[in-house]
Amino acid sequence: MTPVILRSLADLRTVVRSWRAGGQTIGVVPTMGALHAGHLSLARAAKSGCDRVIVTIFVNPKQFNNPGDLAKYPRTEAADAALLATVAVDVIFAPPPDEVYPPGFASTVSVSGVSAPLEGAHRPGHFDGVATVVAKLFGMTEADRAYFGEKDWQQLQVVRRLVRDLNIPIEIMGCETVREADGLAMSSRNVRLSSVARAQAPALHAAMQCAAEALRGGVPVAAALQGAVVEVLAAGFSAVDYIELRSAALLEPLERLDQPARLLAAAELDGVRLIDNIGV
Ligand SMILES: Nc1ncnc2c1ncn2[C@@H]1O[C@H](COP(=O)(O)OP(=O)(O)OP(=O)(O)O)[C@@H](O)[C@H]1O
Ligand SMILES: CC(C)(CO)[C@@H](O)C(=O)[O-]
Ligand code: BAL
Repeated sequence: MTPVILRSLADLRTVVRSWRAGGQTIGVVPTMGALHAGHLSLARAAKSGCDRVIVTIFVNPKQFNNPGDLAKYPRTEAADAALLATVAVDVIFAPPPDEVYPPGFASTVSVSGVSAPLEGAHRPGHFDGVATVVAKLFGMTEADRAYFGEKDWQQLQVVRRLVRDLNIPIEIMGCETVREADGLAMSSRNVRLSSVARAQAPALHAAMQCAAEALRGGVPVAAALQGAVVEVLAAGFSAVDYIELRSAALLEPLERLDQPARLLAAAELDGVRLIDNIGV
């Protein structure tokens, strides 16, 4: 059955309060729509962990530092609803911008530290926008658990810090990155790649795997990372924003592999910015 689509907070509250009165647990999957198998894996995890599932679809203007990127962000609500029906999601909450940010809206949630490097450095204001909307979505949905993809590893760490710091009573569940058969991390932005660029795109993940192997084999960090940058540029990417080895939770720079680590990358191909990360 197609999930019911709610657009107002008042309607959402009515449904949520009736579920809570019946003692049902609620899972939320925050998304910006243009759904793919990665999002569906989060919805499935939510279905198996909670009595009721809300998927939110909201292209949050506050997290886009680049207006062109916001304008070009794919919007496919009818197809999204059909996909979510296959997972038996209960409600899609797809509010208009005014419902989330009514006139006079004046608050910003800012998580320092873990928000600063990597995506934070390359997309100024991005994580303030994410933290603000995520805090609002948690308050609006009153969910017990929220499901986020590891594909956005830094975002997952920012959200974990946010709920700890603000005592938000919600459990954050991280779900593994879903990949295409050739290794490319699924992402809504992949549809903007030309067919030539789509064929080049898996080189990012391949270079990261090579670098991870090299690191595990004792190659010095700087050499392994530089090798990955060279491979990615040789594959046709126009720029590498970063390929870095960081501590897994705090995302501090690592000069040696002496603790749980994450290799994180962002690079531009065919005017599309791709990100990825793997454990090392
Ligand atoms: N390939 C994936 N595997 C697992 N989770 C994913 C994947 N892609 C996105 N997600 C998760 O889905 C949630 C919503 O993400 P979002 O709507 O931004 O999709 P996206 O595909 O990441 O789009 P974008 O092009 O903005 O990167 C986030 O928690 C994100 O980490
Ligand atoms: C978590 C999120 C839905 C907040 O807008 C977004 O950053 C995303 O899609 O990952
Ligand atoms: N998936 C992260 C949301 C963004 O790129 O804005």
